[in-house]
Amino acid sequence: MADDGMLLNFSIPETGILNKPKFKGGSWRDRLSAKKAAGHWHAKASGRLNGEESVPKVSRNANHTALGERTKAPSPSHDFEPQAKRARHTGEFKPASKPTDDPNFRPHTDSDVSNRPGDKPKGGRQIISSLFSYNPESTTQVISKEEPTDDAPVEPSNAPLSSELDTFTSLGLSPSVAAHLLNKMEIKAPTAIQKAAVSQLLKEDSDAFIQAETGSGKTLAYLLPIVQRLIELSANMKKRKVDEAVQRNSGLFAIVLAPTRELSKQIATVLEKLLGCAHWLVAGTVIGGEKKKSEKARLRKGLNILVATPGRLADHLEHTQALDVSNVRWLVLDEGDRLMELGFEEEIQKIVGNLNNRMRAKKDASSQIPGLPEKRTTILCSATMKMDVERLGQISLKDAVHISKDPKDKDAEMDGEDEDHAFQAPAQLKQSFAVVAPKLRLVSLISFLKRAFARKGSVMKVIVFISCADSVDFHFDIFTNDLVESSEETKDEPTTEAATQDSSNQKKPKGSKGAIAQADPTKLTVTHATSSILSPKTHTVTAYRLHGSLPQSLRTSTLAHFTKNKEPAVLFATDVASRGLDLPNVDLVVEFDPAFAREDHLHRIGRTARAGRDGRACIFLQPGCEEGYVSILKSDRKDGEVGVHIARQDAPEILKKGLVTSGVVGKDRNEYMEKATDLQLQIERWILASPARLESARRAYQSHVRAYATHGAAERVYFDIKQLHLGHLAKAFGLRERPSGMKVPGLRTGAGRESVRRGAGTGAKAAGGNAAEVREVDPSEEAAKMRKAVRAREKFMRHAGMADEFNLG
Ligand SMILES: Nc1ncnc2c1ncn2[C@@H]1O[C@H](COP(=O)(O)OP(=O)(O)OP(=O)(O)O)[C@@H](O)[C@H]1O
Repeated sequence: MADDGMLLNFSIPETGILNKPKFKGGSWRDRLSAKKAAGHWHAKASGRLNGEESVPKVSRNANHTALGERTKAPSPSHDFEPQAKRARHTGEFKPASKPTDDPNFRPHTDSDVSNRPGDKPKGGRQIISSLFSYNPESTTQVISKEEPTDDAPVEPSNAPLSSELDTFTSLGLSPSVAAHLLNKMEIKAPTAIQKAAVSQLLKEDSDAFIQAETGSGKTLAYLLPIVQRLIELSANMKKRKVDEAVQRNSGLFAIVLAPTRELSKQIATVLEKLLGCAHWLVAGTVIGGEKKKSEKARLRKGLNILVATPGRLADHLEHTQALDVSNVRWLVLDEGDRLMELGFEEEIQKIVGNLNNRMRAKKDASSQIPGLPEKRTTILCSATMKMDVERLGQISLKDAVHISKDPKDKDAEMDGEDEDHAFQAPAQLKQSFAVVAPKLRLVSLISFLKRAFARKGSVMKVIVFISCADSVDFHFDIFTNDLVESSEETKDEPTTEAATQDSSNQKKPKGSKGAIAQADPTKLTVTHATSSILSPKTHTVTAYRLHGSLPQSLRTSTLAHFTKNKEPAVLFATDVASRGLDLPNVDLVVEFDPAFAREDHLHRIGRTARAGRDGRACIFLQPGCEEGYVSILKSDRKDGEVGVHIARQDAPEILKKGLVTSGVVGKDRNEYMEKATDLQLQIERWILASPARLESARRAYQSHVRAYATHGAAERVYFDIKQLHLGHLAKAFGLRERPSGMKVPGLRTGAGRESVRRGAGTGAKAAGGNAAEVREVDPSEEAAKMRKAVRAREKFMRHAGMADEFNLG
């Protein structure tokens, strides 16, 4: 891990810890040796402050240094020993040639801040480094202003078709359904995937694999033909006078399986709206999160279409006698790749086997409903045609037709060409990337969002994707608390350690109202609050949080609130919000932490630019190897690298635009630096003022590092944990501690560390400690690496409560 620059970066208060400490207790010998040691380090550190350079033995890794230090008997001077060490300048991490990009800038030192009440050293080990010194340099060229921008209008790729010939009736839907779509759902014309899927599924009873980009209307693409066929079945029954029409107790004809409860609910809502044109058809859900008894009662009453999560359906098939699936003729597996990723293979196998058996038994009993198709049609929807989706296809599909909006995509896919890259971002989606050094991440995010919400109406809804639940909570708290008020309120607390955990007496932030309460890291029940930091004078911005550790009911109500909110709002979320969710008016997606894999990234940015609407997405990348990820962003577009312009922003530009009121840099070229530094110090003080906040920041930081280590094998070249600057990154969580003191995940100590080292046979490298250490012992074989990454990710997801976000009822 590149820790080198961090060691140069520590600034030392002129008062306080450099004053010779008094020694009490122990024998006189102990006191004498402690005093000598302190004197030695005091002289060393003071020398450095006076311009003397001391270059002791270099450690490549701060954690390594720290591990070594920990084995020594603690001395009073121990706290600032690492400051005397110098960084080695390696090719991987280059400290900036100047401490700042502005020659006139005087970075804030401790003397600037040590007189502030919240800055009292609490618990000893504090590092207050300047935001703008020793940041790594960008490795890619900054695109000059003259280069073409992507402002030219682009034809949306997922919009409804505009030709007068492309109508729902021309696809075979009845006029009443088409009229209902137009009048009640404001849907005038089909999208390209709806055109392809509806005509195919109405024409033939063959299985189908539907693949299309995000926001292209896949839900209606499979629901419309099913509902149309059931309307026809009903008409047929009426004609034959078998029954009045199809009723809720006529039988269960279709099942839609989705990987998450949120998605299932969303599909059920669309279905409910659609069934307004065939009110005698009844749909329902079994997705867990409520008592099985009520689900059973619903099944007993009878449903014609069921939306379910695989775990819960498999359970009911085993234990609920009232659930008769012998008439099921349509089975939809939505988000097939996600169903497999979440390990539903076994459940799906059970469900398919059960449906086959019951259908066969019913055929033998010759009690068929007239007009009901002979065979069952299974429809698999997936963004990608990866190995695991192929496996799902083997389990569930027979002679499937591949439906995609563009026949060329289909051919490429069938030929096995570049199968992952067949999944692309909507053409009209404007993408950009922000190159931001780790220390500047938090202030840059605040600044970026402030700018986005500055003008009322310019941006209504934003989703910020963050890698893990702890980090979502941390950022939600930062954005929903009045940092100045809260930190000053608690300034008289004796020390961080001595303060109590109770933060319930915190004041409400300015502008918070009604049910919107102030966020409190200890209270997960609060999932939305006014963001005073983002709210300009003219309007209020509400911040939301969403992740898998929140109770289901809270997740549902949070999403509903965010959806209904007509005012500007920002949602901080894990990938729980990345798949399939159709949240209206999201005009900006920020990937603050890059996704674990390209597909996840495409699903995330696909929350905007839906159904032909405009949308913007910005990803935060750190200078260095992460910048290589831009090539992946370019592959999001059909035309690939050629001619694709992905706009770039750099931290100074973001900070100027967001923090300097006018957005224009006038006489004072350093204004943005000072504002950013003040903001950072405010955050640090606010965190230090409460043990609960400090704990939350540490947890967020540690989970973030853990999550970072689980990037997919294909992308580890960009997101290499060994290159991650742990010390600088800690600053983005408002922490003033050394990473080694925080027990960074993967940092093994004692026997554990030794055994890993021996096993690795990599000696000194493995001794570098931290998460990278685990990686040193990876077998070189790529497949083994991938399995390991998958396991690590699963473990992480369990740890972060993310597995829980997927129904599994
Ligand atoms: N023909 C249409 N005309 C206009 N809007 C439509 C049309 N079909 C669907 N929509 C709207 O487009 C949005 C996206 O639809 P849907 O959620 O089905 O997309 P999707 O392809 O499943 O996306 P994802 O891959 O992200 O799950 C919804 O708000 C839906 O109401």
